[in-house]
Amino acid sequence: MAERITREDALTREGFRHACHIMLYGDSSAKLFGKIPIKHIVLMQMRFDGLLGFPGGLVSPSKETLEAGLSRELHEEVGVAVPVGVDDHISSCLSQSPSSPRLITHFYIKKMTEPELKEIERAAVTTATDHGLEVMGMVRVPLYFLKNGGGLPYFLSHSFICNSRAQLLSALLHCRLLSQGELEKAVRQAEQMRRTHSDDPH
Ligand SMILES: O=c1[nH]cnc2c1ncn2[C@@H]1O[C@H](COP(=O)(O)OP(=O)(O)O)[C@@H](O)[C@H]1O
Repeated sequence: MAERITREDALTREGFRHACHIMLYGDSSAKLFGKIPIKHIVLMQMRFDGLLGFPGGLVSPSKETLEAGLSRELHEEVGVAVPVGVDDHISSCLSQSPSSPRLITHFYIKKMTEPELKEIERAAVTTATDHGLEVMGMVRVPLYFLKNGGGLPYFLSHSFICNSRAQLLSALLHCRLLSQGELEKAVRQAEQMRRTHSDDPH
């Protein structure tokens, strides 16, 4: 578990790098197969390294505010301006990831309308400078449960960068997109799948 600190504390720490990432989400009226309500759109991305993560990147607080840096990174990755403010800040954590030492991860959440999110998805493949390079594509997180672990449990059994999986789980709870019980079920089923797949011959 990454250690949580305040945004103010984070900005006084010396010798740390700062990464800012954001979950863009909104409500949806769409139905999968015409019957299963999608309910919410939650955007993540497939990164260049094959890991899932949120849009965003490294920011230098000595040169720009965290939010201005995040907006700049977002513009490169999703191709449109998405204004981010201090009010969108949710958490700051000292990363415990061995591959990212001395890193503070700042996390933001922003609610948007379905047409705004669809516009971001379109721009991410048309105008975004990072498309096909640092970012292989935006993906929606399936929040429903299908037979045999389909939907959210399968999604959670993929590999995620740094603490982005924990960021996703806490954001789904924070925004009340899923209940604590549904999240625990998804995590449990994802864990079972990982164990099953690790037995598969390669
Ligand atoms: O979605 C995320 N949540 C939390 N940390 C992340 C996420 N994506 C990347 N990171 C971490 O943030 C740092 C910067 O990564 P990223 O590749 O996004 O930025 P960059 O394009 O500025 O290098 C890396 O150390 C990475 O481990």
